[in-house]
Amino acid sequence: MEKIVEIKGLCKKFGKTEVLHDVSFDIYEDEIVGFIGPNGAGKSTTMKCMCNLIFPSAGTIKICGYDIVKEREKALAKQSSLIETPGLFPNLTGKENIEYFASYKKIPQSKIEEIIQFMNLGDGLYRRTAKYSLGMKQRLALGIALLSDPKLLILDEPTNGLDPAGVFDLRNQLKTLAKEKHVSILVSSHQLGELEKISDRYICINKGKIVENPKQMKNDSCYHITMKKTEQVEKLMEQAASVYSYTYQENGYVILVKENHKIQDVLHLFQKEQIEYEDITKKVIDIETMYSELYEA
Ligand SMILES: Nc1ncnc2c1ncn2[C@@H]1O[C@H](COP(=O)(O)OP(=O)(O)OP(=O)(O)O)[C@@H](O)[C@H]1O
Repeated sequence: MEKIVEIKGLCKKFGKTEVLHDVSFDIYEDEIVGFIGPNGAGKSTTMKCMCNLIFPSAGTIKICGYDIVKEREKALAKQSSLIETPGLFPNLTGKENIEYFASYKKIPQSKIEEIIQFMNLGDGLYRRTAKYSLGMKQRLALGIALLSDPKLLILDEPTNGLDPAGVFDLRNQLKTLAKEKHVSILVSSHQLGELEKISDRYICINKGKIVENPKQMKNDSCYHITMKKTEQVEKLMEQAASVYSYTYQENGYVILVKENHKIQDVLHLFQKEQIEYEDITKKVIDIETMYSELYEA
């Protein structure tokens, strides 16, 4: 899978205060990644560094292989963002706003038509944006962000202030973008339930540091295997390279594997050692439990 974002050793100081310490993570093609952390954890600062709105104090950020500092233009051409309140012209209609930004970026008419369809603003397209609801503004801003066909979309708390219908719309749009248009998305939000619905995976940050936790992995890396608790099995798990952690609950082992699909390695080990199990099921990781464990909320 193509690496869309590669961040290594990112540090950011404001004056003498370092607010990001050695942040490193990757984002791959087609992924929706939820960016989680309490207030002041460093989410917006990381995102602003990724958009070159502020400069890293140390470390590197690559977007589609281009360094955001050394190859700024090329890196920025691959991404779009909604970081703060959408900057729209209130006296222009939605369509005029889109056309303005499109002419500025020399976007072909066919792309404009495609984006208008995607935004689905209905008659609102011909109304001044001063009259728009927040949800409509958000849709238009998303459309504008998509004009340049980005490979990466960075969204800082995009559901803030949206009513439930606006949240559903945005959710569907983001899923379509990732799965059909192959846009990778990094999205921060305090609405954990919503993040859980759209994210393939989470990156967690606290006090400017990435919190290493196996539950940041994709949802399909956690399994429950119904079987007897034995020393032999536990010894095997200790030695198995694919196993991150295991616990015994509800008549079986809850196993976290290091990469997706690596559970096969564990099952092969069982087969080799002639260890029997009754059943295996995938466990969905509950984001609220994960958050409480990570941040002791
Ligand atoms: N321009 C700035 N000057 C000084 N300190 C700043 C600046 N911007 C952010 N900070 C500090 O950096 C830290 C991280 O802030 P940041 O906004 O990145 O957190 P966040 O995770 O996005 O929080 P929230 O969820 O509240 O939006 C905080 O301690 C904040 O006070």
